[in-house]
Amino acid sequence: MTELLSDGSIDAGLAGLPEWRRTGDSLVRTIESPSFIDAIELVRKVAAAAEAANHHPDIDIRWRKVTYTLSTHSAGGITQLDLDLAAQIDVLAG
Ligand SMILES: C[C@H](O)[C@H](O)[C@H]1CNC2=NC(N)=NC(=O)C2=N1
Repeated sequence: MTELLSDGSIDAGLAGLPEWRRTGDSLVRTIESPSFIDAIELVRKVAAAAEAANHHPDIDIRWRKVTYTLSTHSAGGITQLDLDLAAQIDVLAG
């Protein structure tokens, strides 16, 4: 099973992910796209990446603002899987 990261490891990971913030046991980023359709297209790409990784974000869609919340539910907090998916979402968001 994937291990929970220490606070220090999470902070170190977040240093390379400036768009993300930690809220408790999750990593959170809100991405504003130019339009609702663009936002949904990004969600579609994130969904494909999440399926490939078998690691899935919580996704809150509000018109063209989408909030991605990452946590490893099976571990009860933040693991390397969340940092890796955050980095992938950053690449997809451009
Ligand atoms: C069986 C399968 O590996 C699990 O259900 C996966 C699927 N996606 C998941 N996604 C997230 N974010 N956390 C999990 O613990 C998780 N578990």
